[in-house]
Amino acid sequence: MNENSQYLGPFYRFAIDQVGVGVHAIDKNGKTVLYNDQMRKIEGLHSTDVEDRSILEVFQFEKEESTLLHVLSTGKPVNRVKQTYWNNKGREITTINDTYPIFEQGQLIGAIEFARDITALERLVYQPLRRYNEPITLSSLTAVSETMRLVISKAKSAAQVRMPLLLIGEAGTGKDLIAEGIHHQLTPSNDQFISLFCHSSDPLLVNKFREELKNVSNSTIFCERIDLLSLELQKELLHILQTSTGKHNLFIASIGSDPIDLVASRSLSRDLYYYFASMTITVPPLRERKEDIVPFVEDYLRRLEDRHGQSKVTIDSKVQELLLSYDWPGNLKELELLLDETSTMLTMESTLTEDLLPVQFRYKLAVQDKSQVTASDFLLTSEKDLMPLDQYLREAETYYLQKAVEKFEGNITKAAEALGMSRQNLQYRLRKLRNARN
Ligand SMILES: Nc1ncnc2c1ncn2[C@@H]1O[C@H](COP(=O)(O)OP(=O)(O)OP(=O)(O)O)[C@@H](O)[C@H]1O
Repeated sequence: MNENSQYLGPFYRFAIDQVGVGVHAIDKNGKTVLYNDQMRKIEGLHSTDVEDRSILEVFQFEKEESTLLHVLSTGKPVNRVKQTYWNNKGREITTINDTYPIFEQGQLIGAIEFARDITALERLVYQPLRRYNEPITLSSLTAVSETMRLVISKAKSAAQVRMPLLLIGEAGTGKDLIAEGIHHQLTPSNDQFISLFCHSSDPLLVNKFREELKNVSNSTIFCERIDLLSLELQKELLHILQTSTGKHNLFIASIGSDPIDLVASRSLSRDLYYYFASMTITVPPLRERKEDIVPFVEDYLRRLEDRHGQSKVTIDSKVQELLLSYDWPGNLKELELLLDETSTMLTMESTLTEDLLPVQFRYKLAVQDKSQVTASDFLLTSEKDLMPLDQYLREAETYYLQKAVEKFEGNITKAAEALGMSRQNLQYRLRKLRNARN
């Protein structure tokens, strides 16, 4: 380092921690030399976990799995790679990554990756009912199963009672839409529906909300995923809600899993929970109400017909069978994304057939089928059962990891925490084991 760059060092370090993008740089040996605050938030890791360690060691990647190492080996940039993560608070994060080689005097000395968090943007894009400009009423939601009809009927009662309400359910089950449906059900009606998107622990978010609320009355205010705010911000939020009285606002909140577990794991403030707990509605995951799958697809196709003047599309029976056989860990959001992808292929077709389903979905189905290993597969009952140790360990590992993931209902971050490994490591191992089985 020359004198000038030594002098500027602290300025650069400060600037790197203030920028809104995640920054991760490695030297030519693959060791992390830079890992900023934003990257730590995105990855859910501490800088001490990664600094001065090889990324192969931290993430247990194969060389070809890491874009940073790929760029280091080719000396060429890789741009606009989209990735979705679940961080250690169970928060879904989508990033766009750009990775560049770093040269000094013509020599390749390392690589640097920039990750932009585009989660909020992604959510705006994937709001189909909104993009069709339909008002979101309780009757515009797909609710054919008995459990979902019960949810709608409870939502109607909640609209009559007008008390703080808590919506409980996995991501993508439709809590957001139900909150808006309740708003449209109110008589007398409220003037506006406002969403507070709590997917960030930025204090500015709550401060802005406090300011906005001063001028808001007669409104429905939906605090979406309060369990993703830090406990400190949850306390501030509670204070704001408790002091905003006499303005005829209706407060609704949502959380991503059982409130008792969330309170026990210190992800949800007990007092904030009690504020909303006078009325709760649990929205079941799609795998527990599969009767809603085909009607949801039909509703989606009907909107497509109305919007593009497309002729009627029917769903092939094999496709129905496949859709019903899948577990939908991402619930209706995942189904909707599948339909978004499929619809681009549907312009000339009158039947939704298996070959129009995206390859990734067929892959997911195949993986699901192959992963139905049971504990008895590991019992040794006769010498005939003996298999090479490598194969046995691989199968045992697959079984154990899958059980851990199931226990945490598909939440990779929580499963990884319980298994004492990083989320990246668990995701990588699952992928590797799946590939080995195929
Ligand atoms: N019953 C339903 N009828 C029609 N569309 C639905 C229904 N449930 C969910 N969706 C669609 O699924 C997507 C996810 O729904 P939504 O955002 O309301 O889920 P959520 O439970 O609030 O998720 P998160 O916890 O991530 O905020 C939305 O794009 C929505 O249009």
